[in-house]
Amino acid sequence: MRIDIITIFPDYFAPLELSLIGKARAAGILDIRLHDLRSWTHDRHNTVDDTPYGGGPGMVMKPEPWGEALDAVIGAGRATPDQGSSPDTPDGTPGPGAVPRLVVPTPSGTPFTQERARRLSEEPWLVFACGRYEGIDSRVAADAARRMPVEEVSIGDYVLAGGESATLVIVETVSRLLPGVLGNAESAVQDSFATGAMENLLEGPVYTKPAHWRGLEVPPVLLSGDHGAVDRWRRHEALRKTARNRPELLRALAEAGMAGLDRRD
Ligand SMILES: Nc1cc(-c2ccc3ccn(Cc4ccccc4)c3c2)n[nH]1
Repeated sequence: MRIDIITIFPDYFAPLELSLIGKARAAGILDIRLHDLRSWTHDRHNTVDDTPYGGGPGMVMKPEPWGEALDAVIGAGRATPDQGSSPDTPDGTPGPGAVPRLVVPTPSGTPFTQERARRLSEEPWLVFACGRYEGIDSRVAADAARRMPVEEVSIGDYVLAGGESATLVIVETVSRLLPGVLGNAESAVQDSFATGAMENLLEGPVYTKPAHWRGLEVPPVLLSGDHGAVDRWRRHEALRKTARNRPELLRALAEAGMAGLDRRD
């Protein structure tokens, strides 16, 4: 997967050099490219913002730098002499003439969920537009939508100072679903909200050695070697956790018959 990130704070993405994502980049599983939006400004002050039409507080990001940046990045997705030819698609990276999905984090976007992460993880090429100030001139997304799919995404009902943190969250959530990013031991299948053994319930408690620590014991069932009993215990704990922390989720799962509440074991 290729990921392009356009931002006025490229250094914000230093964490993408680390850990699993850093390793995946080194292994060629992820091709993450950072672009400073100010590279597409032409005035002495590299201006990217201006006052909002209609008045109101704060500033809005100007459309021109974004338009030029997206033209340059998307156009560069195709085979061009100075960029080298884009690899073909057999390994899931964009081929010549490929068109990315543009992801625009915003408080007014549609909710980002694990299911949406799974869907995005199947895309060969994502471009993230990280806004700042009070947001990006709305014509930027409208113009981009003429030539590529555009998704406005909210990672939660709270207001960040810009799109960078949201982009880090989305990139991390999507990247860990890519084959080869997580080792076998950390399979993403058992995640909360992932379909699979926990049936979209929250994760229950987890334990590791030592069995006794500061007078606190590991639940004996986990040391029993009885895998059926362990599975039953884990499902019960997942149901308890979901009922306590996300009762609305449990009701929805029960109505959808997905919480396995009707199971007899
Ligand atoms: N889920 C989520 C996303 C964001 C987000 C994303 C991009 C931007 C760009 C500027 N801001 C600040 C801001 C925007 C609109 C109104 C007031 C402030 C952003 C916030 N906050 N919360």
